[in-house]
Amino acid sequence: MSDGSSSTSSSQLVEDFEGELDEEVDSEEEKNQEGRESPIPSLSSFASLRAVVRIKQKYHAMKKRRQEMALRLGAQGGLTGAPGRTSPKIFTFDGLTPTSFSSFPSVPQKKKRRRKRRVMFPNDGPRKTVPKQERSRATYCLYLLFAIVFVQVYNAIENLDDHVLRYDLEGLEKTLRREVFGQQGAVEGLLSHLKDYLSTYVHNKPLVVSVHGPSGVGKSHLGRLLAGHFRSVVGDTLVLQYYVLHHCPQEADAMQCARNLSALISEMVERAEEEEKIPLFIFDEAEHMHVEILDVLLRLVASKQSNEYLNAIYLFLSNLGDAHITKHMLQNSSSVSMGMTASVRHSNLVKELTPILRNKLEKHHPLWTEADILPLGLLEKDHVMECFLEEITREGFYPDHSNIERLAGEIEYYPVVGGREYSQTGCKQVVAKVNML
Ligand SMILES: Nc1ncnc2c1ncn2[C@@H]1O[C@H](COP(=O)(O)OP(=O)(O)OP(=O)(O)O)[C@@H](O)[C@H]1O
Repeated sequence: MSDGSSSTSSSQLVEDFEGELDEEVDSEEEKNQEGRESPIPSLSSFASLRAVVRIKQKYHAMKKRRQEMALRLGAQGGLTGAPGRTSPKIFTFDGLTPTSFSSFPSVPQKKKRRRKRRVMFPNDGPRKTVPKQERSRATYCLYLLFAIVFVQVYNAIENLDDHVLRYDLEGLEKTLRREVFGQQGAVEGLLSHLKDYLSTYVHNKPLVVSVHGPSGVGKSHLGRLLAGHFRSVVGDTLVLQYYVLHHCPQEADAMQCARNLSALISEMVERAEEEEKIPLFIFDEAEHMHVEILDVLLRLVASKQSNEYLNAIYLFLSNLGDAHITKHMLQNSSSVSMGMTASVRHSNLVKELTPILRNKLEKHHPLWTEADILPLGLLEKDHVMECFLEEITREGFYPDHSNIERLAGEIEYYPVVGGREYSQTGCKQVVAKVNML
């Protein structure tokens, strides 16, 4: 019985040892692997050396224990003279309690090695790296395409800027703001139409603007300033100022006048096309224009003409609808509108008056269906004083304020509404009054 138990314990001892040894080796192997990843190779090699020494020491201790055990067993067997052989012991589960299982020495299990996700490369030789993915040629082509598109767009913007610069709209704006009094909203409206039109090369229709307002508020003055500016940027030959009472005073000649006008416009747009410029046609006193002339103009601006006819600016100046403008201003000038800026007041004027004016104008002639309508408002006493100052200075008189006030007082005004005093004749009489000084 004792023999069997001693042999069992000896083999168990060996198994224990092997188990421990395996564990030790495993743990040391893991340490070594960690050490290999470490950036300091000297430390890892020192650790593995220590592990080898420890294993060796352990192995010697176990070997010694085994020898001692064998000696002890030999001494017990030596008394009987032969190695003790016993009948094989039959194992049953009788008498075993659950607690007795726990007293069993735990069977050494091989520790499962945790697999590292990272790929380990051998220490010797150069460290291998993940091969770089090559970029496809399509990516480079795409970048090239982006660059080309960017350059094209940039060039187009630059060209458009050049195009707008050629007409010096900034200079025109300065002139109009300096020389036209009390019509800031209308000036902004006109400039915005010009900027929109001139900032593109390709047009599907010409720009047609129709300026309306009571007598003396600056319609002809605006036309003259615009004509002067365009003459300086596109040349004298590409600007036409047409005064019907001067160019075609007899109604009987209306047909011939219409033909002549059509021929003149065709010639000018062709020349403008050759010179890559946009011509300007100004028609003053448009309320006096004969139907034949209006028909010809409608054909030129509305029908699908060839390209040269689409690149042109038409400006009509008239007092058509002036009664509506005067009535609207006198009825809607209140203390509320005092705080509004000129452009806000004008945009309200345009919003409210455009449908009324368009209705009236389209009845006059269908030409106005093609036009953008721009009303000019009544001038106030302050604006009339500015007109006097301007005219007196131009004539070389000393600009005496009390004199200017006296002259402005001689003009007729509508009854004051909402704190505003509107002139009945605008600045129309200014020139005549200064001439009498
Ligand atoms: N808003 C204004 N700013 C500066 N000057 C003006 C203005 N309005 C009129 N004038 C001056 O008054 C003169 C007459 O004005 P203009 O001929 O432009 O009036 P109009 O609106 O064309 O009138 P009409 O319909 O009777 O021809 C101009 O020569 C100009 O000197």
